[in-house]
Amino acid sequence: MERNSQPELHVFATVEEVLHGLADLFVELAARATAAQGRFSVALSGGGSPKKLYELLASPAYRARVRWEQVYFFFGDERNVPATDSQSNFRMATEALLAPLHIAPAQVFAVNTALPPDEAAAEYTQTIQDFFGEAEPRFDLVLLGLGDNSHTASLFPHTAVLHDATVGARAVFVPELDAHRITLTAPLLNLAHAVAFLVYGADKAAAVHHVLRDARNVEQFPAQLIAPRNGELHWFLDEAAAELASN
Ligand SMILES: O=C1O[C@H](COP(=O)(O)O)[C@@H](O)[C@H](O)[C@H]1O
Repeated sequence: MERNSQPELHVFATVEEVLHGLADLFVELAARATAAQGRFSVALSGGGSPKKLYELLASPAYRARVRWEQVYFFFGDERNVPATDSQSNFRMATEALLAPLHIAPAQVFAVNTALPPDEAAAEYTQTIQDFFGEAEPRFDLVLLGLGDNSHTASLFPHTAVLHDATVGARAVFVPELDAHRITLTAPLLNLAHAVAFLVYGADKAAAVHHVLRDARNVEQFPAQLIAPRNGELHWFLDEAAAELASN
């Protein structure tokens, strides 16, 4: 049963508890999707925070609880670097999750960063369309993080992609990084059956407050764009990150 996009806040005292809470949701959603349709599609987040989640999912405590051969992995965003680069979201996910679980290459859909960013984004849009075929491209789960500037995926403040109505992937130049990224657009992310943010640490408290409590201002707080049209919206937070969210 799907719920609407009213955010459901899951606040835990410790980061360990946050990770277990989200890993348990992953298990539940994977079981639901594989039972209903024989596969589970997930868009992974990047950066630093999700590494611990991926390591937990690959640990003995969780690896037997998911039918990994029925899980298909995509990336919510990617840095415009080679797949071997230490900044690559694909590399991080491979090292923490995909390689330890021996996920077959056919189950992993990475952004081809060997291409120029616009071409990589166009190709990734096509890859996603091909995976879903005639159906709407609705991921079963989108995992997201939150930057301390309120960006999510690579939807950065004051970038044109924030107003992109396309359902697909887009190349974006991020002035504050002086770099290109490839990101799924908000309309595509919002088609998901479930979206879950993973945010922890006191350095994220102000951003969490802005996104959840401030008046809508997506130019400044892009994560406010995330509101699944017909799906669940979860925020997994530790107390430090959630500290200002009740105000
Ligand atoms: O650059 C990125 O940042 C956000 C947040 O990352 P974190 O390390 O601060 O948790 C992440 O969600 C995104 O996927 C990533 O590419």
